[in-house]
Amino acid sequence: MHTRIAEIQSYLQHHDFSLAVRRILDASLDTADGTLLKEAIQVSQTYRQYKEGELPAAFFESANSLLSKINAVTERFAFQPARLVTASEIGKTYDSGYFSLEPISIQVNTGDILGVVGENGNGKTTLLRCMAGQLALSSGELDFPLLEHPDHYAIKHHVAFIPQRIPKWYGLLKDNLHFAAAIAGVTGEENTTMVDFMLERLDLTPYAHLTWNQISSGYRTRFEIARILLQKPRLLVLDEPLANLDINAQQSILTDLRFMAKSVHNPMGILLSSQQLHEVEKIADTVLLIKDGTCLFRTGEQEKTATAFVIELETTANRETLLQVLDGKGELQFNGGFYTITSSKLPAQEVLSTLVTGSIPITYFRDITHSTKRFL
Ligand SMILES: Nc1ncnc2c1ncn2[C@@H]1O[C@H](COP(=O)(O)OP(=O)(O)OP(=O)(O)O)[C@@H](O)[C@H]1O
Repeated sequence: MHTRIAEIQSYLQHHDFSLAVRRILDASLDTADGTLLKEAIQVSQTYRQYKEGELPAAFFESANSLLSKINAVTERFAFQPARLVTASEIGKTYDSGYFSLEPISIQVNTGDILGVVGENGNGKTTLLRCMAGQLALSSGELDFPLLEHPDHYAIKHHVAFIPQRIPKWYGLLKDNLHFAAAIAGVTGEENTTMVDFMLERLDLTPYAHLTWNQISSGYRTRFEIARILLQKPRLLVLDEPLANLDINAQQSILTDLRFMAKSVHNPMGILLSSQQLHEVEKIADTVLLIKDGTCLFRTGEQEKTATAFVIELETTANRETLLQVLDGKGELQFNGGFYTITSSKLPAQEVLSTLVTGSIPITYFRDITHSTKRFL
């Protein structure tokens, strides 16, 4: 059994149905077989119908039967990363002269997710728009090795940029998706199947016949992702995609992006900006922290040189009790919401066991030693 299929079966066995169904849709897409794709859409529709109640035996039968068929074509699942974009020392100074993005070098391969984090106004959007070829660079070079003729037209065609504010569309959501697929050359029955697939994949089916005014901003973001994916971009650039989503949707969209990037059908590089550091750090291969237009920290590099362990803690215990329990093993800071413990002596687990042994009530604990969070 192919590991990917075994993983999906395990999700089913452990009742992680939503995840299993999304993975079944992805796996069926990678077979490039329209019949399997339609079966996967059916499985997803059945799941949605029974979501709140007990799933019927027929759901498990069709899901498992489909997984066996997908497993039989496993050789098509070999994902091969390729160099997609190389940015060499790219920089941008706006004409107003008030803000400069300092030269920065970035490499994105297909399958990679690169997260750009930082506080408001520090240059995340500027960097993303430079990478998407939307802004004229003041310095440096962008190279798209995968594109034969990386001219303006090719970059516009292969690089998709999803802005923070989704532009308004007219008509029904579903019709717009059919149109987007048709523009990408997907016609006839394939157009219908691909739109049904995207509606299921992005959880949009119940909203298919609604208009812009009738759906929430979170679902507009999902619509825009579906629309863009139908155009099969090589590089997907998302500016603050999590801003309009609730916490559960944030988690599932990020996990989905992780899988979509490594799709065999349409492998992509993904670049996204966000204020949600921890969520992005969970799924991104590399995270860049941008401050005042400069890359202050890049995961995987400086983190190796971290000399102290840093922990974030939320507790009802007061500072005096904490200091007593820590007994000089860590420095304590309070920002009004939570404490930060910096210790050159104790790694996170030992700080945790010291706190537990000292009967400190803990409502939140996170090791941020390797997180961009410690720089904010
Ligand atoms: N077209 C422009 N012309 C002049 N200055 C600009 C332009 N676009 C952005 N800026 C300035 O560049 C700086 C960085 O903005 P940018 O939108 O890149 O930051 P950001 O980190 O994405 O912020 P946010 O999280 O608020 O979206 C800001 O000071 C902004 O005012």
